Amino acid sequence: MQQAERAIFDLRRGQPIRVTSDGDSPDAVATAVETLTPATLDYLRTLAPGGHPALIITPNRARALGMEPGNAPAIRLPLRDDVAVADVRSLATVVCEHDHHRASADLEPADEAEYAALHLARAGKLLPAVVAIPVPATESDTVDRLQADGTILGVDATPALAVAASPRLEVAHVSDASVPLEDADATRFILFREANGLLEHIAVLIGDQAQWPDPLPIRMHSSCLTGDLFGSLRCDCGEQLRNSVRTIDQAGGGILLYLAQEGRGIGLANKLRAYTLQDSGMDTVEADCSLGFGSDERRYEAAVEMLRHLKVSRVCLLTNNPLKIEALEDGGITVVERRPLHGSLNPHNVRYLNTKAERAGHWLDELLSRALPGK
Ligand SMILES: Nc1nc2c(ncn2[C@@H]2O[C@H](COP(=O)(O)OP(=O)(O)OP(=O)(O)O)[C@@H](O)[C@H]2O)c(=O)[nH]1
Ligand SMILES: [Zn+2]
Repeated sequence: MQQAERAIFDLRRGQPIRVTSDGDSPDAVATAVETLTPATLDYLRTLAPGGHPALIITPNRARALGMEPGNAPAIRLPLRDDVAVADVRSLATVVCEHDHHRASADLEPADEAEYAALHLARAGKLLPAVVAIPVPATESDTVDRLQADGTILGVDATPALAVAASPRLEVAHVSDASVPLEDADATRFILFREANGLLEHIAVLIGDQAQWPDPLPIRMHSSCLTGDLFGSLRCDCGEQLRNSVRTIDQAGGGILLYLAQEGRGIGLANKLRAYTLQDSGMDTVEADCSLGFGSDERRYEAAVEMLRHLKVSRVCLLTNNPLKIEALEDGGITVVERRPLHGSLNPHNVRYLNTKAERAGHWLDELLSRALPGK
């Protein structure tokens, strides 16, 4: 498991990794497209004289490139010899007809090792795209060279896939302090850290615990740097955050879980990329899928763990998102009641909120009907 977590760091810092496969399929040396450099691309080419590095992408990204991926969980596109780093990066990000010519027309299902490398990049909040070169066990010269090169971390495909699909989400209480807020002055912040050391989440305990109501008002809020901190008008997050603190305080106390899942789990770098795609006409779901992600990559196991740690089992959840209720119920927390939570509409966020209602099933009809004719 630890090797896979280290492999995520290596991909983030632009270092190739070697993924070994259990089955008959070849191993792969892979590097993340986001951190790809000309030198790394050349290095991969030296590992496969006469062979071609391939771009490994998700089915959603293949669709965005106008290809039909079938049922394969990951796609390989062999890259031409003259392909440059900028071309590879645009194949992984922009939607542009001429890019198709940069990849061979032969789209193939990726091997297990390539698929695992792709998912490690995604788990590291990088663009879900890697460049990989297959290294069959019969290529003993290359295998020896890789083993002699102490800088390339080896990781087995099976644990890599397990870590990427289900990171170690158990959390530990690290530190806490009283932090009086404008909207709730009896407030305590507790910091939890995930076991793999990657993410930190905050539980904000509001009010006097001895007097807490049952069921307990809870807000699970996914971080949104642009909205929460800077008051971005593109979404409703900042107002929801402040409204939730006020509402919980007025209800006699409860907990705000501030979860490190920026951009619905795709990370801030990718959220900014998605915003740029939205500026060219896509809605929020289309933009995320076009970058190769799913429509919502968030997970709530860490939130469930934090509530268990705080001995909370019956909640009144402040949300418009049905998936959050499902996630808590799946984790054994009873959602006795749900309360809606709204920010205000403005010309910049109305389409975003409408997409949340229409494509992700958020309960926003009442809010939208005040603004949109025919709703
Ligand atoms: N990928 C992406 N993420 C966005 C966009 N706009 C906002 N977000 C993220 O969406 C998330 C919204 O989080 P929440 O407010 O907790 O959740 P929600 O799904 O809107 O549900 P509610 O509980 O009803 O507020 C945050 O992680 C934001 O960073 C966008 O256009 N693209
Ligand atoms: Zn936001």
